Amino acid sequence: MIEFRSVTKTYPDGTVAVADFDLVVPPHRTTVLVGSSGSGKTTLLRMINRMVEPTSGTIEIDGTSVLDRDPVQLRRSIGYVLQNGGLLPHQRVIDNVTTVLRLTGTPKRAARERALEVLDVVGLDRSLAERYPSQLSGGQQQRVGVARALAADPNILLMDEPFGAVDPIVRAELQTETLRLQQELNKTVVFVTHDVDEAFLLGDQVVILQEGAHVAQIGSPSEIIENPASEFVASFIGVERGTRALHTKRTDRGTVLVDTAGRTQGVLVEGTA
Ligand SMILES: Nc1ncnc2c1ncn2[C@@H]1O[C@H](COP(=O)(O)OP(=O)(O)OP(=O)(O)O)[C@@H](O)[C@H]1O
Repeated sequence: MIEFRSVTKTYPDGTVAVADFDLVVPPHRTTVLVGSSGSGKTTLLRMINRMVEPTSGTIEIDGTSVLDRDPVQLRRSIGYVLQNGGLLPHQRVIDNVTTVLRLTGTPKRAARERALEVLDVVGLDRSLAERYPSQLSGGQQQRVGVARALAADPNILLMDEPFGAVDPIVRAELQTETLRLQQELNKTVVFVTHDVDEAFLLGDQVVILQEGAHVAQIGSPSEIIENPASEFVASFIGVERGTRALHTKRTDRGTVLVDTAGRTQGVLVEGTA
């Protein structure tokens, strides 16, 4: 479990990126932080592995403050996936994936074996191991980024807009893959996105943020869609418009549900869900 208590981050220029933030991140679940640009999502994520230090407040992992942990060791024990994969361009895929393992003293042969295993886990062919990142598609690079984060088998995986730079079709593929991986691996995942559809697809718990990391609402996707806490949330998640605003339409065969663009999204089946 990760717990934020009264966490504030003021950058040296006076920007208050996070103001008095509290959150419990349950273990073995995916928590998604979603909000518009500048709402403090990346700052929150980076305070978990101490790439950013809080100005005040505490962040605990399983009851121990991250400030009491050695920052380098802490960072190596937590998987971190960035937009664009964050791969080292002059290193082959295999070397990118074994980075943390080598830093923590895993013998070369064992590290290589583990890296190949983890390529299997993220659905990449082992033959790609010898390539350089530039010889891979954007989606493949992203998978390598996930493989690298998983190589040392961390309990916690931080993902910062990991699919922001890929086209919508690959993005959908990677989202499905993330759901599959999560079922298989059961990590505690903290995922940052500005895409509310992605948040609802991947999140067990979704945290909607406004400026200063002010929590507009926190809940499961169903709870938020069924009962938005404010006008801001309703408008942010698009319940009045877009694909979540569904209207009924009678057809010869029954009632269907249509979005505001006139596209049929499904068939109405009577009875409780
Ligand atoms: N190193 C820094 N120095 C000063 N201000 C910063 C720094 N890093 C971030 N900020 C500011 O802190 C606020 C929150 O930034 P942060 O990157 O955490 O937001 P975000 O929600 O992740 O945004 P985005 O979706 O655009 O990545 C913004 O106003 C940003 O300009």
